[in-house]
Amino acid sequence: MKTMRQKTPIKVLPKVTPLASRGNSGNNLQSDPVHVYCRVRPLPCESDLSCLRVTAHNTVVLTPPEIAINYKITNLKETQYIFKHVFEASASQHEVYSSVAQPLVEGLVRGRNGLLFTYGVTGSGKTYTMTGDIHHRGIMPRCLDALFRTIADFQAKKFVFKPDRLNGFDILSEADAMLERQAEMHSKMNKAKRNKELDPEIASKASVEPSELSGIDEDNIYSVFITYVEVYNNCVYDLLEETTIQKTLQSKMVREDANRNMFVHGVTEVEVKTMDEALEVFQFGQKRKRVGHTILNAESSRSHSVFTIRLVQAPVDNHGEHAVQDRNAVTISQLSLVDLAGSERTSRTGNTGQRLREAGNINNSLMTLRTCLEILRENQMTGSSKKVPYRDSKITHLFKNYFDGEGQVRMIVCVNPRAEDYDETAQVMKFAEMTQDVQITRPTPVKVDVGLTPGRRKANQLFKLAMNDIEKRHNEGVKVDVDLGLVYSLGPNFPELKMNGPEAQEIIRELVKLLEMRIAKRRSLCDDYDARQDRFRMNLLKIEKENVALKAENSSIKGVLNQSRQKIKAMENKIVIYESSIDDLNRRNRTLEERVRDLQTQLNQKTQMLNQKEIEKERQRKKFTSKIAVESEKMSRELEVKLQEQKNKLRQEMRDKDERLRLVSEIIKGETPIKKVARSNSVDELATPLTNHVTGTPNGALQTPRSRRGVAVANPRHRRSRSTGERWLEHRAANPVPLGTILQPYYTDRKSVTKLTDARDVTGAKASKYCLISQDADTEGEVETKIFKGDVVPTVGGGAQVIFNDVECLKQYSPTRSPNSRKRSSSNHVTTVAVPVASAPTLAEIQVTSSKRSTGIEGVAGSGGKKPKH
Ligand SMILES: Nc1ncnc2c1ncn2[C@@H]1O[C@H](COP(=O)(O)OP(=O)(O)OP(=O)(O)O)[C@@H](O)[C@H]1O
Repeated sequence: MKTMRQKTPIKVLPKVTPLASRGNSGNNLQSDPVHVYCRVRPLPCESDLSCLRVTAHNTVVLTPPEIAINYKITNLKETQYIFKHVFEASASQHEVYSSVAQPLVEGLVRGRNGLLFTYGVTGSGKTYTMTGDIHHRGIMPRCLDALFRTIADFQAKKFVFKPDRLNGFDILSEADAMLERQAEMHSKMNKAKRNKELDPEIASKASVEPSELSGIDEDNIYSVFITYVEVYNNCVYDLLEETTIQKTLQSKMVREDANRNMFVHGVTEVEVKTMDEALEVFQFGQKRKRVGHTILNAESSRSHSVFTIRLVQAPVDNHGEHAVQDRNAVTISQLSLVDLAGSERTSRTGNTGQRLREAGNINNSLMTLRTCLEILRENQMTGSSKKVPYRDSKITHLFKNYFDGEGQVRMIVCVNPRAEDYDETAQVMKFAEMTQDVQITRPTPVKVDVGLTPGRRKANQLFKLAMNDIEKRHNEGVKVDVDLGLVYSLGPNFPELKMNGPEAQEIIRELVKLLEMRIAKRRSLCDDYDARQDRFRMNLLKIEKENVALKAENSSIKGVLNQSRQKIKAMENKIVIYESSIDDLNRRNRTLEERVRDLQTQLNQKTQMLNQKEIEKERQRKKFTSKIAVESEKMSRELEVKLQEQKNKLRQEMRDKDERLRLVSEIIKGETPIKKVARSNSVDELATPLTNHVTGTPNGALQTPRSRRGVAVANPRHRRSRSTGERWLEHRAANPVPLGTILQPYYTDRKSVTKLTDARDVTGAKASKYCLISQDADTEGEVETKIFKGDVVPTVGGGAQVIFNDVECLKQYSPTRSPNSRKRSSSNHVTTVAVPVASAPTLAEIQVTSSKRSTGIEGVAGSGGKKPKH
């Protein structure tokens, strides 16, 4: 995975120099790389996401956003680009101008060519940087302002220079210039028309911060000419051509002049004397420019515009007043300011039709520029001589002389940091980075030396001033005694000499006098000259000494400088290392942060789930608690009612029995015969309710359980075992009260336990039936044996539960015994009563688990389960 590029690799140039490859014989010429600057514009909206950050004064880092194509295709993380300088969003127009363009204008004044172009995605601020707006003026107006401020005092009078059609200039004499001036009157008419179309604000807002340039030659005469062309759909249009706007402009040809410089043939060159004039001309051309509307930029440039400032300079003559009338003495330099159209991905702009074709053309020309620079670089680096396809596009054709000839080339890459622009911005950055490797020959200063004394113009001006002053004072009647010092002149001219007359002697005498005066003058001049020479020599010696001292100082300063440079280099290396480790740490930090975020999310989800479960559990618990409360309330009410019924019934029975017993005792005592008769019946009567209770027969006859033959007796509570292998778990007291009963339980396969201490007693015995045998004394003191019967049902948790579904009750008593003297007898009548479970006595220790008519003991295997309690 490619992560972070540490530094733009420094390309090692091979021995073959670019100059050699171009066939230049002067191998002492030096070259410089194209200076590439990066300008980051502010985000269009505060809410926009940024994909770029400036990490140092010359470094930007591009981070692919998730929407970027690159993000999906590769795992590319961040890319670092290093430029000559990076201007942050807060950088002012002045900063950009003074770092990038001012050196080019200084070069222009010194006679060097320069090219500055802005390159970038549409809407990235190219036009803003190059032209600016009224309040934030861009590079072009600032260049003009600086130029005019610098050459203000040295400008030529109108029409001293006249552009020819071959990219050169003619120098006009004063007389010719006069004729030209007359012709100008005519063209002014057109110009006035042109000015009407201009924005009146332009001139008034024209001034910028004063800045004068160095490098001006005061013995030169200067003149500024402007051309403004547009390259649109691979055609070159002259924006300053004098046509009506409706009339279509004709495409111009790009040609090469005698000095191998490219130029637009027949282009209109307008001489401008002031900054305001220059801006007016620019505005005029600007109105004709094809500015189309696209989605991405409301005022998008649909063409490349080339604004060229040509500076023509010629030396002044010996009198320091007029230009030397020699074409060869003229120096021409030019600065081209190029605002390239924005590169754009058509899918994103949503352009169709004409706009789409335009975009295709724009992209083609930019691609050609790219290809040219790539091949140029390859040629320079490898020494190959591949043909650079400058001619494939008009814009590269126009630039040819900069890249292939001599000049200073600078590029400003404009960047919009918006995440949406990432893919295009990455392409632009790559191209810009590659451009930095292209070498351009350093221009040799073109200085035409005409062998005239330096400073003559100033001397002339001073002399004129002095003469004017003297004349003025003389006119005012002031006696002016001017001491002009020693004038290096041998005196007035020789007088007219005619030696053929009688005055010849007189003339000879005068001549001798004059000659003697001249000899004396010559002697004094020679003395003065010698004295001056000595003084000059002394001064020269002094200067030489100073020079030697300065040289020594200079070399020591250079040594210090070298040391400082080395230190700076070492520091820079360290900075690079630190930066890379910081990036590394940042990356790791981000990864860890992501992990923490993931874990936090998981934790939150789990906590949420737990909370939900807790709530659910609480809900269930409440539901069951209320259900249990309702059920137990209901059951206790039912039990109470039944108990009450039972008690009432028993009381009634007791009362009946007492009554019968009273009757029996009266019969025994022989009180009445009726009562005797009644005696036999009374025994029956006495027995009847009991028998009825036992057998349920309605006839009231005293019957033993064996006489049930006549009546179909069925026990509804008896259920046949579902399997023959029914196994009982008998749970009984350790020492049961012996009963001596005849009726015996008939379960054969059983296991008896006296205590249920572990759930395994239920689950491990493999019993399917369970019975709990309890013995108690009833209200009459008789032993009552109750067998609570139930099914053992295995539970889901691996335990078992007992569902009680039957109670058997065994009671023994004698029917003839008075209730008060009843004794338990094993031979007495035995009755088995089936009692519905609901009426069975409550077992406090039995956990009620089932509904309605079932009572259960729940046993769960394992330590976590509930143990049945008994
Ligand atoms: N550095 C900046 N500061 C403030 N505003 C800027 C800056 N750069 C650009 N802008 C604004 O962004 C908008 C688009 O800029 P501009 O027209 O210069 O883009 P462009 O690159 O020339 O586009 P195109 O290639 O489509 O012509 C303009 O409104 C401009 O004022």
